[in-house]
Amino acid sequence: MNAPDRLMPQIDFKDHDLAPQPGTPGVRYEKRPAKLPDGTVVPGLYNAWITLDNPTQYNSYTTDMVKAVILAFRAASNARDVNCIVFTGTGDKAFCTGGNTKEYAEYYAGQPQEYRQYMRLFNDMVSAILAADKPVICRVNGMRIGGGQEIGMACDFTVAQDLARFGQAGPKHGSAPIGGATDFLPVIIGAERAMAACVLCEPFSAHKAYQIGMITEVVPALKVDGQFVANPMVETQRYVDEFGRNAFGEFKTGEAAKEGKAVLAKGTVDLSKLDEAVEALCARILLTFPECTLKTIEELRKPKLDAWNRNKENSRAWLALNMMTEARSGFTAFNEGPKDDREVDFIALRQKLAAGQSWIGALHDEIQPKKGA
Ligand SMILES: CC(C)(COP(=O)(O)OP(=O)(O)OC[C@H]1O[C@@H](n2cnc3c(N)ncnc32)[C@H](O)[C@@H]1OP(=O)(O)O)[C@@H](O)C(=O)NCCC(=O)NCCSC(=O)C1=CCCCC1=O
Repeated sequence: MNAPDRLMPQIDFKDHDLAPQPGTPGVRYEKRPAKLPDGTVVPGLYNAWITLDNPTQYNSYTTDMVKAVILAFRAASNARDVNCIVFTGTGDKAFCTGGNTKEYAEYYAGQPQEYRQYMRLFNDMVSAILAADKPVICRVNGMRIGGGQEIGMACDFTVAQDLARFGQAGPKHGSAPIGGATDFLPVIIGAERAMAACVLCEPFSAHKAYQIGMITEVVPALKVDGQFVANPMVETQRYVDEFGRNAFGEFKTGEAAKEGKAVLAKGTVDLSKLDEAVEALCARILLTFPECTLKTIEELRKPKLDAWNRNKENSRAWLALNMMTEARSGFTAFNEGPKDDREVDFIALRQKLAAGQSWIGALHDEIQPKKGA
């Protein structure tokens, strides 16, 4: 081994070039026949369905999947016979829970240069959605969390099944939700609600997301004894509680939550109403002038786009360096911690930092969740 080789760790580098990867596992691209509002198939016209297909990891996106999403949006944008783009995930658990935490913990942690290249791809994915030459509908088949919520909010419309949850994960798992959430949420739901959502990482129910204007439509997905019922874990029958505070869309607690859980356990999930609603929206868009519609959408994207373009390069640089410290610890904790304890010891971390301990050294290991503790 010569001298430079001895100095080089043997890293199997990821390829961050945006070259076509035919048949990339993890993302499906298909053109489905466009339909009129009455369900009649329209010859020669389609909707492009882009599906995140990594259900065992809640459709989180790996580096290769990010590339495939960008290419899929470009293909759908250029397809003359495509009406709308439907962006969704496989299964009924998750639309997407963001970046792949296994890849973050096992490859990007401690590698800011690599993560910087990855973030070029991530930024391009968000920009590709915001620049799509077709209306983009996010079909929320399940939870939309972290970067999943960010790419979802980049879409023009969101139609959700009502068992889905929407929220951020960053400050709990070692990241900042600056891949779009801090840009889009203040525009969509106002600064105060955005602050609570991004900092506290407490999810919104689909009904609440609908009520506060984050999504276009919410449909039931749980079938009990052959009938669709609203998400039984969420208050959907009253608008305010006895103190005049918002009650609608809040997660039930106590006895009510227990009863809700029992109903949930009796039911099965059926996404047929979600598909009906998505097809109906595509059909309504089909009955408009394509260029006027696109221009309207381009104008309405501007508030999100302005915030995104103002911040995305700084965000990329900050997120890269953060892979040396909090992201390394947070994603390692989620990836390697016991199932019921996947967060760092925040108190120990804050105490150690207050006492002046450096990130160089034992700090990372000292704050990891203890296996078997
Ligand atoms: C809250 C959860 C979304 C859901 O929790 P729960 O319902 O308890 O399910 P789990 O048991 O946790 O998850 C089921 C299995 O899926 C795996 N999983 C879930 N999410 C991911 C993911 N993002 N990457 C890889 N694998 C994932 C999970 O490990 C389970 O598998 P197992 O084999 O262990 O059974 C919860 O899952 C959760 O919090 N997930 C992680 C969310 C997250 O931190 N996402 C990354 C956020 S950061 C991000 O996305 C960014 C985007 C761009 C800018 C920078 C950035 O940070």
